[in-house]
Amino acid sequence: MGIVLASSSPRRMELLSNLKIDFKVLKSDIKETINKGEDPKVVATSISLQKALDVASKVDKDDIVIGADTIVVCQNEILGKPEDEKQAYEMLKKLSGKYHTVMTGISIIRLSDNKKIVDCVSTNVKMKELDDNKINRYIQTKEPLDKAGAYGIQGFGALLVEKIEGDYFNVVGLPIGTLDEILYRHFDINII
Ligand SMILES: Cc1cn([C@H]2C[C@H](O)[C@@H](COP(=O)(O)OP(=O)(O)OP(=O)(O)O)O2)c(=O)[nH]c1=O
Repeated sequence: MGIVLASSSPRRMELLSNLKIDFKVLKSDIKETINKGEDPKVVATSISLQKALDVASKVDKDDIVIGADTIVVCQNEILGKPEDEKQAYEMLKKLSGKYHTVMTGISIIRLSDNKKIVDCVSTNVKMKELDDNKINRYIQTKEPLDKAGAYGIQGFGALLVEKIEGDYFNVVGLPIGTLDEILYRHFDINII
């Protein structure tokens, strides 16, 4: 039995590596589409499940596959990863001075008995007021482009955040506390 992380996100790999778990990485090739008006929780969980299912079709029959998807929700609008600097600017302008919710859907599939557990973790984040100068300087760091909501709390993005309520690691892309609980409760795996 091996653990497979269905992700190309360097942050997710780093968070799992910190726990000294033995795991392989295989990225999924699914196309992430977010339609207007969809329930954010359904979006995050279903994309995480699609990623896990896609990778599950390519690995050993006794592996456990973990998929995750992170989105930002601000005033009922779902923000994924910005496509360019203009979109990054618009997202950061929208987040400025407000609370938003970072949601990570997480799906775990055990192939031997086809057991699937799907969950979603939310963290509330309050952004500082960001003026155009700060937003543009932040975009020049290139940090926003591969991240939901156009910021990374683990980098320079930390300087944009006023406070957070909930799991920090969930914002970075993998709620490791919840993952540990699921692995223990549903798959009899102890990380520590
Ligand atoms: C809000 C926030 C998001 N992010 C990242 C986490 C995710 O990698 C990314 C959201 O995109 P995702 O689509 O969840 O993940 P990904 O495309 O990076 O990787 P994969 O689909 O292969 O698993 O945003 C941060 O790193 N820091 C933050 O503070």
